[in-house]
Amino acid sequence: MQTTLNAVDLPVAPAANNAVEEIAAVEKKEYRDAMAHLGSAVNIITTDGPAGRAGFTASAVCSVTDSPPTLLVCLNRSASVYPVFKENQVLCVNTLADCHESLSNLFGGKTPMEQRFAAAEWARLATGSPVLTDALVSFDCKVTQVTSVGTHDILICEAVALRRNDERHGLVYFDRRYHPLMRQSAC
Ligand SMILES: NC(=O)C1=CN([C@@H]2O[C@H](COP(=O)(O)OP(=O)(O)OC[C@H]3O[C@@H](n4cnc5c(N)ncnc54)[C@H](O)[C@@H]3O)[C@@H](O)[C@H]2O)C=CC1
Ligand SMILES: Cc1cc2nc3c(=O)[nH]c(=O)nc-3n(C[C@H](O)[C@H](O)[C@H](O)COP(=O)(O)O)c2cc1C
Repeated sequence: MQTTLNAVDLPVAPAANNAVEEIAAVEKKEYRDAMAHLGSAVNIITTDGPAGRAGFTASAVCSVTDSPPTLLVCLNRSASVYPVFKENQVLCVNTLADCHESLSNLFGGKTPMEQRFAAAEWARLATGSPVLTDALVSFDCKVTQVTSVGTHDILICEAVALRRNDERHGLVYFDRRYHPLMRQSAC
């Protein structure tokens, strides 16, 4: 026999509340040390529009749904680029290849914006956001929703154009270092 539990009938145990408090008490350093164990792709997020051109390095990027084709990008509201992204409402997610380690550092540091863009070649697709010509893949997007969580804004982005490079190797950020990620060679 199948039993259906109604949420309103469940008792609220004090132990459950304590458990939630324990999870919330994880220290920032402990959390970051743990997150350093998660390997992720590295991306340069770019924009251009009424507020000007800007770009930053991001590992907090994730696919959300393919209908409509949507991904998310987490941006720290204290970043120098934040007001530019907020106003332009378009962006391009350029996923980096194995040769892009120094470019990633350039867009992740305190380098002036012109110096960041001078270090690579850029094209444009639909939105006008800079597309890194030798990126592994570029997702040209319009920002459709923004949600603030803690220090960051989650930018929900709908892809309106794509560009892929099927030959290049990938780049992974893991344990606070970059690692090349090789394609399996056809043999
Ligand atoms: N989501 C973010 O905002 C990220 C920011 N960064 C920044 O890049 C620099 C270098 O990073 P790491 O060498 O990996 O050293 P780290 O010790 O600052 O970060 C370790 C890991 O914690 C996470 N993390 C770091 N800062 C975060 C933040 N403000 N909000 C949410 N998650 C965060 C990331 O997964 C990162 O790989 C740092 O200044 C870091 O704050 C790096 C990765 C992600
Ligand atoms: C590997 C790496 C990944 C990063 N990922 C993110 C991210 O997902 N979100 C974010 O807001 N900042 C991230 N950052 C930090 C930004 O790139 C950095 O704050 C940004 O370039 C703004 O710097 P600025 O304020 O000096 O311009 C990352 C940095 C590095 C090196």
